[in-house]
Amino acid sequence: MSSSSSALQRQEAARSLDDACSSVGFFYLEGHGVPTQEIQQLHRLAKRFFALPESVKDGLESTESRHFIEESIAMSSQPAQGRGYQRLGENVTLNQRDWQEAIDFFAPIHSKEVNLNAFAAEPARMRDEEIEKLQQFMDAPNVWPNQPAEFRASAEAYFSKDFFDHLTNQSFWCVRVIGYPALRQGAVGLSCGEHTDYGCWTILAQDETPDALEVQLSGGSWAKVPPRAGAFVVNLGDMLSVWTKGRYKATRHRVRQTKGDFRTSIAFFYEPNFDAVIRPLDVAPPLGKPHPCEGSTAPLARGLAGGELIYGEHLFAKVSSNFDFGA
Ligand SMILES: O=C(O)CCC(=O)C(=O)O
Ligand SMILES: [Fe+2]
Repeated sequence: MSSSSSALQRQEAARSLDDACSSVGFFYLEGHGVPTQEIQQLHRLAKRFFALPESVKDGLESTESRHFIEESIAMSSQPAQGRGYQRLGENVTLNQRDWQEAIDFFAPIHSKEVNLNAFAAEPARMRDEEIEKLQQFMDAPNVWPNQPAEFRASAEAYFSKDFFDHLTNQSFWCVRVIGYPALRQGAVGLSCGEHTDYGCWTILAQDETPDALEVQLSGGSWAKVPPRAGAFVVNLGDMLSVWTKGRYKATRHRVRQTKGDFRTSIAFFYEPNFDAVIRPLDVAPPLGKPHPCEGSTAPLARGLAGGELIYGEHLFAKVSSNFDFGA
């Protein structure tokens, strides 16, 4: 597709996109205009960052964040902020530690800019203390590595203004730069446990490590999503599934890194606004049968059952479960 594509070509492209979204919920995106060298440069810098000593990487966490993580592990409490460096094994999916480390950046939107009152609206959704935690989660600043020195400039050029901003309005996007050492033999848990993504869609840059990312097919079996040079992998999130009454699939996926030395991936999670009220679109045809995905959070279950939710509630519930051993 280009600006000179014919109406027929556009229709064809729209049809195949619709097909991908309603069958697997995953597709490759090529010809996107992001220079391959910039993607590769960020993978290189991420590998250099993750190779730094633990003590240097830990410097990227605020004390508050470390305290919070310790507290959540001990008490399964809620995240006060989800930004900054996350150590190997600290992320949890389905009660298992994920064998990955990461740095998370969220959209720099202040809680004053969103309608927090909506979170307390009738029927009562959240208590004042919960809303206060939500506010802290939103307002915490991003933290950037000092080493490698070019990291911040390179990452900002990659994921902010130049490439995606015009698509996002007040999107509460998140970028997660992830490092995966190979899984040890007999390890319990995966590199990233089975999950669906949270929001609209995810634009993922894999490095060249083979056979790591897997997507679940409708029969329950798992298919590899091989890296393709210069292409992004796009997969849909829970909110797109709610909007379309399940016609578009937020597909379960997972990572098992067994073939490479150290894999990096860079995920851009394009999400609705923090205070966006999400409800099935009137134009979406009725599904006529139970929704295929399980609602992994109470707000999501409400949306999938045809009700409404606020994106921030769902995000917060899912992020909380990423520190939860179900204790
Ligand atoms: O690293 C990958 O290939 C995927 C990671 C992922 O699914 C996630 O962080 O949500
Ligand atoms: Fe994911």
